[in-house]
Amino acid sequence: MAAPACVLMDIEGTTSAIAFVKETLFPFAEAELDAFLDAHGREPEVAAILEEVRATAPGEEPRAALRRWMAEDAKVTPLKTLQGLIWRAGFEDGRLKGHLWPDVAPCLRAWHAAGVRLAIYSSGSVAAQRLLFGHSVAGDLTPLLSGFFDTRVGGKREAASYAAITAALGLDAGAVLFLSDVAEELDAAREAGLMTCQLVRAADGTRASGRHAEAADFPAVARLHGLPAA
Ligand SMILES: CSCCC(=O)C(=O)COP(=O)(O)O
Ligand SMILES: [Mg+2]
Repeated sequence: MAAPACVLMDIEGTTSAIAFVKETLFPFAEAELDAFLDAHGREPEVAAILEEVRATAPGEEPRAALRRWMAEDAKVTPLKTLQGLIWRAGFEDGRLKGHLWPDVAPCLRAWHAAGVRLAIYSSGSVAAQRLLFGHSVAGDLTPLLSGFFDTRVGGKREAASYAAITAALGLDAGAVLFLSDVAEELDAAREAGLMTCQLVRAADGTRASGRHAEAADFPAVARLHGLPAA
């Protein structure tokens, strides 16, 4: 198997702890929701998001719909966009720091130095992705990343999303390795022709699906897929 020209990465459960997303990021956005909307609800960017909420949940009061989606961990695009805007202040003033598993940054640096392109595909908005990697526990890693994709390209369990991403990257699907903890996302990526590897991180309690190559961390991904060691 040829080494990938590009590694496309999920965030939650892959580069970063599930607990960081669920116990730090999501509660932060929930706690700040009312204050943020009171302060910014009439600004065009936020007003457009609230319109998208109304269109997605007709007949439901927008704040109620947002709170319901938060409780359901629904990967609904207007919620994810709004969460990114709310997190911005927290990342910029230091209340939030993007968690990365300790094995991640050294591998990203080694792979980037070897000419492998690195990109992110997460349900978190592109703006939120840039914040997490720009204010990460390992420093600003955004210079290593040459592509950011969120649910505006399509759902993570749909093959068409991966086809759109590889087209946007200008690469053959077979040259791209997708890393995720979620088997259904990997199934969709494989259907689109990408190489796949499931991150089965013990600390996240991920269960192996048996349907994809499996790695406990990024050095194991490197060994399996012919990428440079950190
Ligand atoms: C700053 S990224 C936040 C991640 C997030 O909001 C989320 O829903 C997790 O989605 P993923 O696709 O990375 O599993
Ligand atoms: Mg994930």
